[in-house]
Amino acid sequence: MSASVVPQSSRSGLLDKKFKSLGLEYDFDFVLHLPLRYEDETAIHKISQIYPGQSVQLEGVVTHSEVVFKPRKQLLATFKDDTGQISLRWIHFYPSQQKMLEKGGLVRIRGEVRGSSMWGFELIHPKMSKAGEALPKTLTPVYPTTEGLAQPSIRKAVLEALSRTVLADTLPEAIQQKYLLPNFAQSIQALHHPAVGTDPDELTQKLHPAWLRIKFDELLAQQLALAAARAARQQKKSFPMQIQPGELAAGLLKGLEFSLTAAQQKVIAEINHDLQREYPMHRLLQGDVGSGKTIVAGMAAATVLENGFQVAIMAPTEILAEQHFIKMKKWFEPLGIEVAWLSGSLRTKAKQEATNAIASGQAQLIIGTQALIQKNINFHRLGLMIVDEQHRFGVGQRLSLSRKGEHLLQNQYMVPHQLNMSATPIPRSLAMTFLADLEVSVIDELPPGRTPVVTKLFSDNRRDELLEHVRQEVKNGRQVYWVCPLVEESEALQLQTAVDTHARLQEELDDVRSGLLHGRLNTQEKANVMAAFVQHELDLLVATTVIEVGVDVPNASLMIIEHAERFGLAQLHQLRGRVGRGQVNSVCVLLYQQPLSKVASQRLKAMYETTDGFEIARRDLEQRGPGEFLGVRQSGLALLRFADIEADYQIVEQAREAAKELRENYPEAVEKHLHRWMRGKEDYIRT
Ligand SMILES: Nc1ncnc2c1ncn2[C@@H]1O[C@H](COP(=O)(O)OP(=O)(O)OP(=O)(O)O)[C@@H](O)[C@H]1O
Repeated sequence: MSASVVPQSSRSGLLDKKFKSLGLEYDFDFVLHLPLRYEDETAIHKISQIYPGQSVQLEGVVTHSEVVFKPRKQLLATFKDDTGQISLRWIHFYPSQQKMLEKGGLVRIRGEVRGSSMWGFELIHPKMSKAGEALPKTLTPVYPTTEGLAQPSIRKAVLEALSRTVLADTLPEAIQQKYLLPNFAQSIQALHHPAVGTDPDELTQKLHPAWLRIKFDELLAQQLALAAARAARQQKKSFPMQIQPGELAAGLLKGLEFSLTAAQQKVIAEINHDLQREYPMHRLLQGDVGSGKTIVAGMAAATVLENGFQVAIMAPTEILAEQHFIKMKKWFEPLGIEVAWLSGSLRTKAKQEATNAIASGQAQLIIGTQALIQKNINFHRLGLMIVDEQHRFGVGQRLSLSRKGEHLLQNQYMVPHQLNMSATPIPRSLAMTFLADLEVSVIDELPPGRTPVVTKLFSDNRRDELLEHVRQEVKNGRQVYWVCPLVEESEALQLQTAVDTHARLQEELDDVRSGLLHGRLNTQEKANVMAAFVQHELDLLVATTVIEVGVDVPNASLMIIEHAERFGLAQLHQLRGRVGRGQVNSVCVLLYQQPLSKVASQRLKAMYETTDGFEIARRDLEQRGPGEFLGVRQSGLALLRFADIEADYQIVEQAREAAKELRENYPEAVEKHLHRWMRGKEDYIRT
């Protein structure tokens, strides 16, 4: 074992616990625990030159000190050097401090200057030591910490770790030179203990060349780990599919009332290309709301079905899964394919029947919720798994998904192909970093004839005006969604709000046929309401966010979102995407309540300004950061600590290029680098 993987045992248990809560366990964790900012204790300032807000270190004589009791108990002192005088004040103090402040005492003090030159400067709760001690030669680091863990303890632990760790460079000279990278050990030292004269702003804003090296190394490790995951996947075996003769796909196309867009054809070709290979496809299909991903999934399914394999489609909610089921059934049953449904809420008998049909191979195309990946479900011959909105599934589910359908064929484990679909467009910076192990297809064109949804912002005192709009729309034979406010604190309250909203709207719009859809209805009730809306037996659908994804009713032309300020950007975009799916002009009204927080008003502004999912995703990423965005927080996928994928875009590009070079020419360097940066985290990389 190298020194960097030996846990430290010399510290007290309590201290170790505190360190652990900061993620600090091994020496190398401490080495990479980099300062937030620095204090300059290398020089002594002169009182005549200080200014408010400055962190200063002064040396001089105490001229007066006393404890006063009004307006409250405090210790006051005056202190001077050979250029001026300043006041000192403590509200909490110890006898030892009082003692140091005896008149005539020579002291060194450090703190932030308050007050003004007119009324006199003051230091509140300054730190104090004896005058004349040697000054440090480097800036003093201030580390991220946690309650009860003082800076000196962290500084000491970091210093000890640094002294025990050999910071050998993982990167070959040639790579360091090509990308003009400073040496790793020097960069680490420069960040922990920057030399006098280093610009502290350059350090804290992470612009110093030493930061460049750390960020580069971090991004490189991410690229290498994802490339390794991709390579490992390519070692696995899957079933190569024949694309020809493609009769099923042709039959499917023939039955459609539209023809495919060029973008849809392009991604179908990309998928077909993958399906023909002997290793499993792992492709992410992304397209903005309403871009027509479902038929692309259908075409992929057709190919695999024609090859005699089963296809499963899994969605995170029953409503979404059911929508897929209805569509797939309509498309595939006339072509002689057995389409089956599986969800947790099926009655025991129906579930058993579905389970048997899946195991025997009688069910060919199976659509369902996470029930599909439960232990007792055994596929006969699963060739393709299509996962909708994959980021909504938890880690455990994703893991069992990747194991599902693996089976032995000629002494070798075969892994089904996988197609993930996402209606959240993924900004390029994210695709290049966190998702670099996936192949990505983008439907970058909407079906023809769509007019962009017009978004209107209404303060909620204009509700009456809005009701008139609803009546008008319904009179014109159109349908309307009314999304109830999100109540995050309590599901019960959320439910109540939905029921109340519906009751109130029923009263206000008594000539409008309305229905209510929320998560607490049982499957059958949900399906009934949804079917009634699809068949235009209802004009108005009052709903919670259960309709967020997948609901496709092209005749709906007005969407109202109450308390829009409570929703996230991606969520608003998805909800808005439920209208504007046909030829009719559509409107989305965002009802909001004053006062708006800054973030909320930014979100509403973004919604007003653009309907482009990529632009919205970019702004969402800016607001929420990659962890929230990808839903990877729960998965533990090592998030970047130092690099910012948007701001450090150039470093990302370089790290990608360097990763390729390293993998081709310097395999030992790859190993060393991954060991240093990803120790123990490799498992988090998706399989
Ligand atoms: N090429 C096309 N031409 C015309 N209409 C199309 C085309 N492709 C799909 N559609 C229609 O567009 C609507 C949206 O398609 P689909 O439901 O597949 O979107 P989606 O990408 O899954 O969107 P979301 O993620 O918002 O649910 C559907 O009514 C579908 O029938």
